[in-house]
Amino acid sequence: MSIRIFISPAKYVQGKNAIKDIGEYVKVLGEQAVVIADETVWEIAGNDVVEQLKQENIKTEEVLFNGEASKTEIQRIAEIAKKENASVVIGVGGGKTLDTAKAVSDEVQGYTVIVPTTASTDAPTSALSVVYSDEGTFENYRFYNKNPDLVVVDTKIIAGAPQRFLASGIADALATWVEARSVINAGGKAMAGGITTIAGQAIAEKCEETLFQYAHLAYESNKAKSVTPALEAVVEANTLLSGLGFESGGLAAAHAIHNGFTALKGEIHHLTHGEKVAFGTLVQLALENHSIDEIERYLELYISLDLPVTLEDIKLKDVSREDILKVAEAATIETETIHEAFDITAEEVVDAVFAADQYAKAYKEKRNK
Ligand SMILES: NC(=O)c1ccc[n+]([C@@H]2O[C@H](COP(=O)([O-])OP(=O)(O)OC[C@H]3O[C@@H](n4cnc5c(N)ncnc54)[C@H](O)[C@@H]3O)[C@@H](O)[C@H]2O)c1
Ligand SMILES: [Zn+2]
Repeated sequence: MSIRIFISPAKYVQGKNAIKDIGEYVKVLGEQAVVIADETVWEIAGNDVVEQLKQENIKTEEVLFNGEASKTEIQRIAEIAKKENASVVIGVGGGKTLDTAKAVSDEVQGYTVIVPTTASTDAPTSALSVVYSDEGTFENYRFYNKNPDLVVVDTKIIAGAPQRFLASGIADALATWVEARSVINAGGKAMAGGITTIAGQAIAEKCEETLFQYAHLAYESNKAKSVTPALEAVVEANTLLSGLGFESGGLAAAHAIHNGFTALKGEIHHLTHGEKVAFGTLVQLALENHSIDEIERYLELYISLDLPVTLEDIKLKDVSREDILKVAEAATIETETIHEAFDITAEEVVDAVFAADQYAKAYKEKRNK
């Protein structure tokens, strides 16, 4: 019999100025923390987090993240954490910083605290990291025996981040239901290791519903740097609903295709995770049997959020079939999530990539008439 599995972080806190209370939440976990953030994020939030921790007499070691969630970076910071005897590892920043913090925490068997400063991915809540080479090519998913112990999302900080990050998180979150639905239909396994629970399914569906209702308003709120109910709803969808929804709901083709794209060199590397996932989602929709209305519903939302929908938009205007075959081969390696929902070859993925591109071009033309 198939086993249903649902996993989640122990505590999720979200709201305007939420980091003001972080010391209180952390002090029940431990007294010695390592805080990891990159240069930009130290200024935006890292120093404030440390100040709050100090007020609760929590000792901190501050670490500058070098930008890639790679084995070398994880090892480097784990050595620091060991030397400091840290029992709490706190990651402050974007997805790569958070993934590194989770890995460091696993190395020292500590408590994991996650402070996302953008709602750009659904990395904050999951019990896994996406590990890359030092050059930024996808290497593997690294799984942990527990999810983060605490996630603190300060929506004032998120509202101050560039809107492109929020749009990227929306794209990552829009993939959640598309992928979970296909895994559920195929009886495949989710990242959590079992088939999808009713809870996992409900959360993934609610994620999608919330985004179609509020994504656009949230994007505009972000441009105005304003925290609004729409922004709060979308931050929760991008972070909590998408996080639980993908991990216990299922990943399928969209993310496998994203991972395949990281194997290509060139300008595509300047795109965010969510932007590549947006295109991957359109490719997955093209692999499935959907009506034109359904596909155009997604295209319209992506375009209204300034997200990429064509190969040209993801900086692959004149890409060759051979290069897309490389992407498709990487997306269909035996361990990839695409096989949880599809019985498929790399050639079929190549066709879907070019078809998705063409659907989007045709829609843009129709829209501009
Ligand atoms: N573990 C998971 O479950 C999971 C899920 C989804 C994505 N991911 C991973 O997450 C990574 C992508 O994360 P990302 O898109 O956040 O990018 P990122 O972590 O590469 O970069 C984020 C950038 O935003 C900047 N930044 C952060 N907060 C800011 C703010 N408030 N204002 C201005 N700048 C700010 C940072 O300095 C950094 O340059 C990928 O490696 C992806 O594989 C992991
Ligand atoms: Zn993702």
